[in-house]
Amino acid sequence: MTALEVRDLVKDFTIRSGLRHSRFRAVDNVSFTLTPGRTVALVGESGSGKSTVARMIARLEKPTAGRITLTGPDGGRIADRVYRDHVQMVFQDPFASLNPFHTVEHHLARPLKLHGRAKGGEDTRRKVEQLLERVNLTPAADIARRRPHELSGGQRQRVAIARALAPGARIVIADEPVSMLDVSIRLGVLNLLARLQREDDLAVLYITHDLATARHFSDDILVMYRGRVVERGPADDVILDPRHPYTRILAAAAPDPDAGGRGRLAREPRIEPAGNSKLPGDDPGCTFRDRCPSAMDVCSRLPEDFAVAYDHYAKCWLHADGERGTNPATEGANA
Ligand SMILES: Nc1ncnc2c1ncn2[C@@H]1O[C@H](COP(=O)(O)OP(=O)(O)OP(=O)(O)O)[C@@H](O)[C@H]1O
Repeated sequence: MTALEVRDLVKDFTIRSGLRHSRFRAVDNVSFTLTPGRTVALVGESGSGKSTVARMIARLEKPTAGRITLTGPDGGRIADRVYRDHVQMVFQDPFASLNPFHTVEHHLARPLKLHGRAKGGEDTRRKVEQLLERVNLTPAADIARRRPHELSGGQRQRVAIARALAPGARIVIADEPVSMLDVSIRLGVLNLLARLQREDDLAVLYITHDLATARHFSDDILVMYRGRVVERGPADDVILDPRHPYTRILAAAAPDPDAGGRGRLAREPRIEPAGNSKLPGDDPGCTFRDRCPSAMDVCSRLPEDFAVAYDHYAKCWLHADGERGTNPATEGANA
């Protein structure tokens, strides 16, 4: 099976303010594994580092430290030159991710040819139409001739999803794939992603602010705060029985979708790097302690991932009495 392992990933950015330079740690020792047929959701407020993780996996940013390893069905490492055949990204903004000058056909034919999945004009045209049909864009021949501005936002995002599938990707990184779409069509696009995942046995990383869809569409949830994963576990457990004080605040702030709310995380103000008196990478303790209602003296030291239930971990001293240190993500097995 094709799997992607992220291990101890770190990303530092340099911030320039006049003549002063400082370093800011946006991602701090993040580890998880993506496996076929499973969705891992990465949730957290704005600025917690989710997109930076996605961009490193998509090779749009270089990690400062840590490693991202793609392994094939035989368990062997997949070579760098074919990495993009296997790992594709769906971006938040379908308007920006498609070139307004090119037709839909061009957007899909290019990756098909580039990755050797179509040969000759007729074969390419047929495969473009097949891809469009898979994402419910019909009549495919008509859609293929259009340019992005002739499509709705939802249709554009479906083209972006088809483009991610064109190289035969096994791993899909979906960074807030529906947050810019009209609320009425979001569920349709997420259901489409879920169907394609089942049909192709894809491994999906779903990045979102939306706890309700994270729970519904994911098997596991990782909660990020200031660059660190502070809680991880099966989706239902993390949402229904959050154990890290930060996750508890998030879950309490998210309206209950069953009560008619939208189940969306409060978008808190972005944490500006220059404003941090202690940067996550420099902070030897828990970075949530200045906001934590349960902060204790021991929080000035960094907690490890304490087991709070089966396969469920919280990076919080409140759970130090629990079973220790068998976090599969940090022990090398599946997250
Ligand atoms: N190229 C960059 N240079 C400097 N700082 C950056 C850069 N890219 C991201 N950051 C900072 O890194 C932190 C993490 O950003 P990131 O976009 O990964 O967060 P996020 O959780 O995805 O937020 P959002 O949900 O708003 O997209 C933020 O403080 C951001 O300002």
